[in-house]
Amino acid sequence: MRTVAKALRRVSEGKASAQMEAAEWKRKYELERERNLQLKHKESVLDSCLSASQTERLENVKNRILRHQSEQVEKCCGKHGICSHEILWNEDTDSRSRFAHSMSIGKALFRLYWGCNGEKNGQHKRDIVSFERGNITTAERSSKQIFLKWESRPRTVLIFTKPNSVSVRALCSEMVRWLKDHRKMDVYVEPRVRAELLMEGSEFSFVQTWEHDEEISHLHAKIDLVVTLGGDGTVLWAASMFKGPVPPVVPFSLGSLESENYKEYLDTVLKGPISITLRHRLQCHVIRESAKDELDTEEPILVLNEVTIDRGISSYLTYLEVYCDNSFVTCVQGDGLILSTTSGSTAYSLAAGGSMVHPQVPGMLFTPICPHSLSFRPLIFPEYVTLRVQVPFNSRGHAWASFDGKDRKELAAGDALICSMAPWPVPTACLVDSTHDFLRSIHEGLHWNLRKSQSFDGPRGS
Ligand SMILES: NC(=O)c1ccc[n+]([C@@H]2O[C@H](COP(=O)([O-])OP(=O)(O)OC[C@H]3O[C@@H](n4cnc5c(N)ncnc54)[C@H](O)[C@@H]3O)[C@@H](O)[C@H]2O)c1
Ligand SMILES: Nc1ncnc2c1ncn2[C@@H]1O[C@H](COP(=O)(O)OP(=O)(O)OP(=O)(O)O)[C@@H](O)[C@H]1O
Repeated sequence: MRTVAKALRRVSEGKASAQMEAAEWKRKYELERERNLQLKHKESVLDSCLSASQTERLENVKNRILRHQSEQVEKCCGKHGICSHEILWNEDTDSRSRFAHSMSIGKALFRLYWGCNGEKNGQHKRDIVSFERGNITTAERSSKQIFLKWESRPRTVLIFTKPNSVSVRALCSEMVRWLKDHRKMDVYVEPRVRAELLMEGSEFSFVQTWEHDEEISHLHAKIDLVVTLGGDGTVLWAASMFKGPVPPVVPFSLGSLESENYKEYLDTVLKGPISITLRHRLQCHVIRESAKDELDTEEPILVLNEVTIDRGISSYLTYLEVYCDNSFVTCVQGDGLILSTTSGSTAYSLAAGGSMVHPQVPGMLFTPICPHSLSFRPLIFPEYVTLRVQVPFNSRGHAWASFDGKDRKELAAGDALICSMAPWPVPTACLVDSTHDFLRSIHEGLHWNLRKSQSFDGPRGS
């Protein structure tokens, strides 16, 4: 966008160099158009491998998912909720004056749109772009630091703990007691943890839990705050408990400064306002070829890190076709493919050669695993696209999908996995702010760019 703005500004100033630049852009556009036409042709050839009814069914399911998502977004975020996607006002509110303005500066009018899931119309309309005299300026940016301010006192906390860890167990019982006695909070834990606490003493009988799995789906309605005691895996576990909206999550990793000073840190969080990172999740649907109609689709699965489609125990190459919205992306021939969130960019995707991306950047990483091709580089798609990974009928073997490293599902020939951005992100409390925490995690967790400093003595540049 900035490049286009720059080019437009230069044209209006009548610079010859801009004319050359415009000619270059035009040439690139023609090339791109030619390439798209070729891809379309390839896509239609590939599409002919699918029966017309199957393609139609996949499209129906995709549309149903998108419809459901926008309904849910409205329900969960309200009109001006933080998860709402902001879009530019779509209606021509003052077309005459804009037309007059365009005549006076001799430029063609155009508008830019932000839409929910790529749609041009949406509920949440807000001007975030203005167009004045050929300059494009954004009034707001989507990736600002977000703060959480409590409107009323948080009263209910749910604690998740990593299993089989003595130090986690000790910290958990201490924290539970402190939250109850000193902060008068209602404390929930998982049934396993409650049983462990009761083994320590009956004074923990105030701790609440749930008996049936169905109750988990109502947790978000009564929990104000989630605390995790463990590593990244415990945060993934906690997030997986919430199939819809997620309360703010405060992660504690054992041995860290914040876990040693947990009282001060929790007090800061309970008082607010605090910086949070809004971690996007992906919503994955497995569509079976054998499903008789679109109602047979399986429950969607939400992932905080990634969904992986790989060869499982098969020794054959995976063969997958990938589509982005209605465009053919590529065929994956290799060990598999990772569709990752930006939060997950420092996990499996990183190990497969994907880039590390700040978790507040909205996007979907597309990272092949050991592709048998010299030119297959990872990609990052914008947040609003829907990706479809299809096991073609001529694939030699089945593929396996796994979600945040768990819950493997077999994908047979003809099955597909549809993946889009989920409307319910995971808000995690920051120690300082999103950027500071991200940099700290890659420095301390991954030792990013750690290198011995070069000694001062030795050859010098002139
Ligand atoms: N080759 C690999 O690097 C590889 C292979 C399989 C799975 N994984 C990752 O493991 C995750 C599951 O984690 P788990 O704890 O349940 O399994 P686990 O106990 O096997 O731990 C995997 C490791 O990945 C780290 N990790 C997880 N999410 C991370 C993130 N967002 N950023 C940085 N590091 C992260 C964890 O801290 C842990 O050290 C999967 O979502 C996947 O990303 C990585
Ligand atoms: N409450 C829970 N119930 C069941 N399994 C859990 C729970 N919390 C975490 N796990 C699982 O335990 C494993 C280890 O968790 P976690 O990553 O938090 O531990 P860790 O050893 O501290 O990891 P790290 O490498 O990040 O330091 C993960 O596979 C995770 O899914």
